[in-house]
Amino acid sequence: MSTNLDTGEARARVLAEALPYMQAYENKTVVVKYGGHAMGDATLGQAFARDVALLKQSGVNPIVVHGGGPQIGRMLAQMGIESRFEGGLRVTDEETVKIVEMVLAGSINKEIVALINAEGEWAIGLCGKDGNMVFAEKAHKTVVDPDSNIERVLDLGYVGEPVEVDRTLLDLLARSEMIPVIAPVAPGRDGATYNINADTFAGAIAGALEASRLLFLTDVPGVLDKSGELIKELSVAEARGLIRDGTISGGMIPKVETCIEAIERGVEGVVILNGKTRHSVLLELLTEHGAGTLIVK
Ligand SMILES: Nc1ncnc2c1ncn2[C@@H]1O[C@H](COP(=O)(O)OP(=O)(O)O)[C@@H](O)[C@H]1O
Ligand SMILES: CC(=O)N[C@@H](CCC(=O)OP(=O)(O)O)C(=O)O
Repeated sequence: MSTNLDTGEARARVLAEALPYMQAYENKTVVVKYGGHAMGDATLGQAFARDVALLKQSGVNPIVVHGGGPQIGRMLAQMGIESRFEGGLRVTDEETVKIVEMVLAGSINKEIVALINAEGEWAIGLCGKDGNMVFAEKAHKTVVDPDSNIERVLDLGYVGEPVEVDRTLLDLLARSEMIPVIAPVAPGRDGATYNINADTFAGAIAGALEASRLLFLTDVPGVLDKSGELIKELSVAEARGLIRDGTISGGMIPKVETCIEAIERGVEGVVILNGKTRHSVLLELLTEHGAGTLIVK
């Protein structure tokens, strides 16, 4: 399938080729996690919005969950605050969580909404607070010191784990013209606001909805093997093996672990793919060979 979807004629041709695949996803929920690294430039953002709009127009129920780690980092730097991460999560104090909410639920969320609306659709920007959608609890993470082998409890401040997802609002929106665009910020029952890793948040939403597909848009083509080649399909057991033998490392570990959890909660398949490839969402869903790594039970 050509990736040129930017003229009416090309789009009509591509859509005709993609019809059988589209029918397979009709009325199905597809959660797309749009990572901060995948956001790139204006044309990439527009291509992403066009893909999401085309899914909705084809009868699919797309839900966007976005990140924005690099953008939060830039805003904090402008304010003279240094970003600090432990175990891949941003240490988030009271001042930082306000900035995280401002950047994620404010500027990035509304930019994505505007991009999708510019494609003729109706996007609605939300976070976990809206419609009591997600409640979080303070994350309790530990790390093992490699030198002493002693386990240390991390205090990450206002970093949360989603513990309750109420699908009422999302079910309502699925029956409407609206496309939900959700920022990974949620309240706690303790009244605090929590910053949640966007992969974790997307996994929780997809799990609660038992989505057909959960797509993670990142900055690599998918899960790569030891020689750097793309692995097209992995079972949960094979993915665990690649983490154990060190093939999967760094930020890919929590991502693949989130994929495994989502599958265990009832998501049919999870795909890790390159958000920097134009129209990667449509290429994944609407072509025979897909675009990234599909992880299935
Ligand atoms: N086997 C692997 N295949 C692909 N990427 C890997 C692998 N092992 C580690 N990585 C790293 O994981 C990164 C993706 O994770 P991360 O940076 O957390 O993504 P994002 O910020 O988009 O959520 C890649 O850029 C790559 O450096
Ligand atoms: C707790 C935690 O680390 N939260 C993340 C939320 C944004 C995110 O996950 O964005 P990406 O998907 O672009 O990385 C953060 O503050 O950066």
